[in-house]
Amino acid sequence: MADGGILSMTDVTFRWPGRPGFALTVPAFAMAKGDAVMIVGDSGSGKSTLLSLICGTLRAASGSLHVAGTDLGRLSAAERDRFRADRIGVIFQQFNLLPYGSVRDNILLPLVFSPKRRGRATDVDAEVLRLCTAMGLEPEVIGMSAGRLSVGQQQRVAVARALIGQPELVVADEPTSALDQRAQTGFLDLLFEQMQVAGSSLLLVSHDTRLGRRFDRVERIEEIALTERKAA
Ligand SMILES: Nc1ncnc2c1ncn2[C@@H]1O[C@H](COP(=O)(O)OP(=O)(O)OP(=O)(O)O)[C@@H](O)[C@H]1O
Repeated sequence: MADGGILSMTDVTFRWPGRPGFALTVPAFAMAKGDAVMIVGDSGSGKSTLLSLICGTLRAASGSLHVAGTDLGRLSAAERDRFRADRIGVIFQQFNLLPYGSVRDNILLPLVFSPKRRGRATDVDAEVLRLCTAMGLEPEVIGMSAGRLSVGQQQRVAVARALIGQPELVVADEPTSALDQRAQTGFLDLLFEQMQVAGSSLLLVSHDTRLGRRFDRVERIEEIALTERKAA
């Protein structure tokens, strides 16, 4: 990628297989390293689809999509999985924690898939404790099953899991949707602090424009992507 940014998309197109009614085209979208960008837009407007393309869980039909200098279009599905494990921390809308796994095991999961991230966390237990403490979780929860935690606690575990091993990019899909406004503010404070510590860039999707003031940029999905939505 010419400018050394974390993300660059040019003329990217995508269509869900067997769903002729929805198509997404991104003429040009880029993020510099260290940027925190928020994407807002209505339900069904394609925000999660865009994040899945950036994470490499979906493959663009055409165009150029680079993350941290790597052209995802040149990678096989297995190579994209490895790339995501190494370079991207993902915070899912429903957190996707393993309910019977301990908080520790959930946080360490990305390191199992990525020796590169494992190598950055020299003392993994110290790093789990640091991240939990930084995210406002009591040390006692580290050995508990994730399924026994409150929604707010699970959300904090999901952030710790995304940040362990310092991925260059963190992608978050509606991570605050289950919280009330006061809890959202506290959660974002902690998330931003830890983004700084890890030196990661953040791309976060939300419905809630009120969260936008702490981001470098807030973009409406309609300004980034042309979507075609017809009843299929
Ligand atoms: N797995 C899938 N298979 C087929 N179509 C899908 C799939 N996932 C999403 N879509 C369709 O793609 C379009 C965009 O959905 P997407 O989830 O990207 O929107 P969104 O903006 O993230 O919505 P929300 O804010 O409700 O999460 C919708 O028409 C949706 O029905």
